Amino acid sequence: MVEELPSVFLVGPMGAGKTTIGRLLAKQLGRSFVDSDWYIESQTGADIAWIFAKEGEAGFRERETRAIDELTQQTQIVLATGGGAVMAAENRAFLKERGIVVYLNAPVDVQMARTAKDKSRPLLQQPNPRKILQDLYSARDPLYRQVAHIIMPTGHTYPRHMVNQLLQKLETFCESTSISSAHEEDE
Ligand SMILES: Nc1ncnc2c1ncn2[C@@H]1O[C@H](COP(=O)(O)OP(=O)(O)O)[C@@H](O)[C@H]1O
Ligand SMILES: O=C(O)C1=C[C@@H](OP(=O)(O)O)[C@@H](O)[C@H](O)C1
Ligand SMILES: [Mg+2]
Repeated sequence: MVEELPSVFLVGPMGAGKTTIGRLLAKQLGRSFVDSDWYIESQTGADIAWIFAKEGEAGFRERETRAIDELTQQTQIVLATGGGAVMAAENRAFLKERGIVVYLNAPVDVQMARTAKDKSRPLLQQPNPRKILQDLYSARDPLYRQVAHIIMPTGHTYPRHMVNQLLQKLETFCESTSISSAHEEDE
């Protein structure tokens, strides 16, 4: 049913729901789901917090670029990237040229609420995570837009509804670019 739909790559800020939506979308499409953070952790044998602590953000970004290069070469997957993956021009090129890039966009208040209790994001383990999220959003929003083929607000929509909306957007996008749509053979 989805043979000709290219890989789908999710980008966007921490808490936008890339990991959550990506997993559900992959299930709906009957595809493999890969999260670049999980992949980096499995390749390293350590979690993201450990990598930041021992190798600094620069060490993590090197690992991330290797992961994005490798994973974007896989066909027919759904990939959730980490929020900072778009910062490197190299990564943006890998994403934009090798699949359909979806920007999951969420307001900072929503990002805050969704990330507050989770200690696994080293960049937010600071006295003022809201300010960090705001600054990152200002710096990265233009980059997410630059790399995206599709933009989706995720603020107040349940994950399952999000996935249905996204499937429709993917179908429309594929039609407009003459790629076979996700549901074509079902109809
Ligand atoms: N559309 C949504 N509505 C409500 N909660 C969500 C939604 N998307 C994600 N979440 C929740 O927000 C948190 C962060 O989601 P996650 O998928 O890890 O985001 P990301 O990978 O973009 O950082 C998780 O607890 C998840 O259950
Ligand atoms: O925004 C960022 O720079 C980061 C986002 C995280 O992924 P999520 O966006 O999935 O939380 C993870 O890659 C790391 O903590 C750095
Ligand atoms: Mg994630």
